[in-house]
Amino acid sequence: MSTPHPCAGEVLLGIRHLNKRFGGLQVTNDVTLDLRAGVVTTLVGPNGAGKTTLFNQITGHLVPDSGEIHWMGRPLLGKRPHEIARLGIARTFQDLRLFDHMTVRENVLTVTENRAWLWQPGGRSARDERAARVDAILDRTGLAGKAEARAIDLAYAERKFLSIARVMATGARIWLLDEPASGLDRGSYGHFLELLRSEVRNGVTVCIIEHNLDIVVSISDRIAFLDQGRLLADGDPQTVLNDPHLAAIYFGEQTS
Ligand SMILES: Nc1ncnc2c1ncn2[C@@H]1O[C@H](COP(=O)(O)OP(=O)(O)OP(=O)(O)O)[C@@H](O)[C@H]1O
Repeated sequence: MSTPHPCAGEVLLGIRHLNKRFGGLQVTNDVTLDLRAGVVTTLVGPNGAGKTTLFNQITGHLVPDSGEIHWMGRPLLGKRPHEIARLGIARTFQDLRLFDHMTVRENVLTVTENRAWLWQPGGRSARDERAARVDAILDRTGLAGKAEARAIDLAYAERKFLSIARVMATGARIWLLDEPASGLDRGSYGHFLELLRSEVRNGVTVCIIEHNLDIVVSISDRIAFLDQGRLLADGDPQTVLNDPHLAAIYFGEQTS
C-alpha cells in the first residue's frame, strides 16, 4: 500500500497455535500469525470466521484455551484488557463503545487521562499539552466542529471517526480496527483511508477487519484469510484475493 516504514518488519504481535472453543464450536483453530511493524494486515473471511474472536483474545477480552501470544517478544496471555492497552495495543469495537452522554472532546480526553507520560510539557502545562493534542486529533478526524456535541447526537460516520480519534489518543503502537469503515459513504471512507495511511507513515501498525473489498485492496500490505477459525491463507493481497478456492468460500458465504 505504501513505502514501508523504516522499522517495518519487527514482529510486534506473535500468535502461536491459538485455540478457542465455544461449546461445540471451534472459533479459533490452531492460528499462527505474526503482525509486523509498519505492515497493514487485513483479516478477511466470511461472517463468523472468528476474526473478532481473534482480536478479543489479543486484547484480553477472551482467554484462549491454548496457544501463545507475544507482544514484542514478551508473553501477553494472562494480562487484563487495561494492562494490554497500556502496553500499546489499541482497538475499536464493532459497537464503538463510546461514552454516549459525554461530548466528543470528553470522549477523547478520557483516553488521555492515564497517559501523562505522553505529554512532555515544554513551556506549556501538561494539561495544555493534552488539550492541544486532543484538538489536533479532532481536527484530523474531521470532528473539530463537533467537539462540544454529545457522542449520542453525532451522525453514524462521525461516531466511527470518534472511535478512531479515541484510538489515536492512546498513542498506541498497534491499532486493531474492527470494521472501522462499515456503513461509511464513499466520501467518509476516502477520508478514513487517508487518515489511516498517514498514521501508518508515522509509524503506527494496523490490523484491520474489513469486508469491503475496495478498502481491503487499497489499504492492505498483507491479507490473513480466516474461515471457521482456521487461517487458510496469509500473504500478499493479490495472491490471496485471486485464489479461487478462497473466493468461493468468501462469496459463497456472502451471498448465502
Ligand atoms: N461469547 C460467545 N459465545 C459463543 N459463541 C460466540 C461468542 N462470541 C462469538 N461467538 C461465535 O463465534 C463465531 C465467530 O465469531 P466472530 O465474531 O469472531 O466472527 P467474525 O469473523 O468476526 O464475524 P463477522 O464478520 O460477522 O463479525 C461465531 O459463530 C459467533 O457466533
